[in-house]
Amino acid sequence: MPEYYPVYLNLTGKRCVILGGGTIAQGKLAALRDAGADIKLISPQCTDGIKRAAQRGHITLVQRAYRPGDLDGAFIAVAATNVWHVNRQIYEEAEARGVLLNVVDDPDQCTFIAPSIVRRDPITLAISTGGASPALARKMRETLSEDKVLQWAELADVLARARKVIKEQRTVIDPTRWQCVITADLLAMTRNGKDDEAVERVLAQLLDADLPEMCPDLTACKAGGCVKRAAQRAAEAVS
Ligand SMILES: C[C@@]1(CC(=O)O)C2=NC(=C\c3[nH]c(c(CCC(=O)O)c3CC(=O)O)Cc3[nH]c(c(CC(=O)O)c3CCC(=O)O)/C=C3\N/C(=C\2)[C@@H](CCC(=O)O)[C@]3(C)CC(=O)O)/[C@H]1CCC(=O)O
Ligand SMILES: NC(=O)c1ccc[n+]([C@@H]2O[C@H](COP(=O)([O-])OP(=O)(O)OC[C@H]3O[C@@H](n4cnc5c(N)ncnc54)[C@H](O)[C@@H]3O)[C@@H](O)[C@H]2O)c1
Repeated sequence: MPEYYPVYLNLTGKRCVILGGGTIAQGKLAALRDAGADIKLISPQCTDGIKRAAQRGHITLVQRAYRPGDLDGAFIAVAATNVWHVNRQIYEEAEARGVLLNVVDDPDQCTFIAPSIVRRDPITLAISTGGASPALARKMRETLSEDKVLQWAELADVLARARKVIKEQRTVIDPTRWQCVITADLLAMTRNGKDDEAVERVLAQLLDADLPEMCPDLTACKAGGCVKRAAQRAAEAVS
């Protein structure tokens, strides 16, 4: 099994060609559409869901079999036909053109494989078993979708706002300091609708190490021995 390199691709407006129109193609299409890809789907037959997407103008549908040359202009492609030798031809064209390709039933012919996805905007968790067991990837998605860890996503907006100010000021913050400010108390503030106050608090704590709740020196933290953060984690684990 290869050692995969996980990435988040920006597919906005990028040409994506899907070959095949069954339920598997429909699933891949949904994820690629969510990512804003410009989708062309080529298949003699297709599901009602795919036909509806075409009628609504969400994708370009070409109702015929794959022909060499169909990957012309593609940034990314999915081979989801149920015919092995057709998927093989698509693989060869993708290799020749340098197009990123997912062959749904053949990991060896994939330049990328699709992960199981948990979304709590703007956070995306992508889970892969490296192809060992897609069923296990789904199990972990279903488990993680209900996990408390996702609550931290509610802090993304506050932290992004504080980060913007820091970036504009061109101030350098020790990366470890960010970990000191992301606390359950801060989360409670945003939950109570006090986002502005939360941003102010983050900025104060990042910029002023003399505050009583802040460690004046991060050396111990870097060594992995910050007592305050260990206590915080323990409190979060029971809450
Ligand atoms: C994550 C997910 C995303 C998505 O599809 O977009 C995905 N498969 C999902 C589900 C799923 N797929 C299959 C089952 C039946 C149970 C089982 O086999 O385990 C289930 C479970 C179910 O449906 O509940 C059958 C299957 N899958 C592959 C093969 C071929 C082979 O392994 O050789 C076969 C046999 C086909 C046959 O019967 O011939 C191959 C791949 N499937 C992958 C992704 C890539 C590796 C991901 C990884 O583990 O890292 C990879 C390598 C390529 C790719 O397709 O990208 C999606 C989760 C949806 C969710 O989250 O609910
Ligand atoms: N990766 C996965 O998660 C996963 C899971 C289950 C199945 N699979 C595999 O994925 C493949 C597709 O599954 P499905 O359930 O969608 O199959 P399906 O039989 O419902 O659909 C196959 C589609 O391919 C189209 N097709 C056939 N020849 C074509 C050609 N020459 N050019 C373009 N399109 C062509 C058909 O018209 C049809 O729309 C199967 O081989 C299956 O074993 C993969």
